[in-house]
Amino acid sequence: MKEEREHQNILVTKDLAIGYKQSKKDTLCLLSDINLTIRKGEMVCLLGPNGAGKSTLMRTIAGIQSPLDGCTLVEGIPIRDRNFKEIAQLLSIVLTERINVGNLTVYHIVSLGRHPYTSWMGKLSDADNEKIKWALEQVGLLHYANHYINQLSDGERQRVMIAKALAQDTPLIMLDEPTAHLDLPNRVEIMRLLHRLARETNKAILMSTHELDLALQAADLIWLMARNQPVKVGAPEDLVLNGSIEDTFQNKSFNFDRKTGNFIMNYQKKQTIQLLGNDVMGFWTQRALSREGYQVTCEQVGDCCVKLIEETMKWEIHQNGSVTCCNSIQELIACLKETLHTN
Ligand SMILES: Nc1ncnc2c1ncn2[C@@H]1O[C@H](COP(=O)(O)OP(=O)(O)OP(=O)(O)O)[C@@H](O)[C@H]1O
Repeated sequence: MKEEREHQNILVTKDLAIGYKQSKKDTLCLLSDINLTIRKGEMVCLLGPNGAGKSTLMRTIAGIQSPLDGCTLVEGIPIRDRNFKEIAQLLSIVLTERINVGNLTVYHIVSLGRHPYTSWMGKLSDADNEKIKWALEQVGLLHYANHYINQLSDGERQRVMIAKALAQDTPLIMLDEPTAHLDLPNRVEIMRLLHRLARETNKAILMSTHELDLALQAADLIWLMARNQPVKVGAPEDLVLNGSIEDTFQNKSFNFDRKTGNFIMNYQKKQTIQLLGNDVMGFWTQRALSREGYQVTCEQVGDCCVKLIEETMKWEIHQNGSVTCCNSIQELIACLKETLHTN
């Protein structure tokens, strides 16, 4: 069983140490004894706060930066001492930078992925052209093949770069913050695309990202990095349940909500107020009240209470036998300020 699982390994880091040689005597070792694996068809998200060492780890795995110790193997082949062409047949990299090559067509850019396989003249064979079309089809951009890259949106450009990596046909695809410049729908789309590609192509996908919420939903495994601590590895849900996510991103300005996987801002509370009603309307009302500095409870406190009327989507403030009806959360907050004389 163990042998079978090892057979599935695409990426293995073996006693890897990462960091920077600053002078002959001086070395900054960010982390050592890194032993990590990614198996066929797995999508792994590398998460961690700024400065944890994510880029350094990604660069070292990809052979762009030398390890201080140890090595990385892709399909059992050590990256160290391989030439550019050999590495390009083992792993492809999609970088964060916005692509600005206006006079190249989408097809041309994706065809660059075939360079590790073509002769020095770069002539594409029929099989290369088939691979390029397949890659474009996978990312849903075949119909844009003859468009210039500057005619595309940021989300589409990112999909072009993923197609280039697919055309390169490597067992491992690495992406450095692939959703960095995208709006929410495109961020979700790219994550869904990468997850599907890992499953359907059986490739291993490793991406560094700051998108905690999306990573928690889409990744098969999370590698969680924090400065001077061993990388924590696990299914997203395990890392939430065992408190690792919370510990890594601990901050006094916000709390990690294990129930929803979201961060919730901490506001200074000045008053406690009773809120009657739950569900969606209750959730958003509680968020607004919390932002205004109210500690919300379902217990009776004082003589004031907010009651939700879900059928009509109205809010009632009950105080000392009188009722004030509000038509929106904005109105509710204004009325509460007047009623309770808070600012
Ligand atoms: N060329 C370098 N020489 C020396 N130290 C470096 C060099 N590049 C980065 N570092 C240091 O290594 C540490 C990790 O940096 P790295 O860029 O890998 O972190 P990161 O997790 O990718 O951060 P971010 O999320 O901000 O991109 C930082 O303290 C950084 O200052």
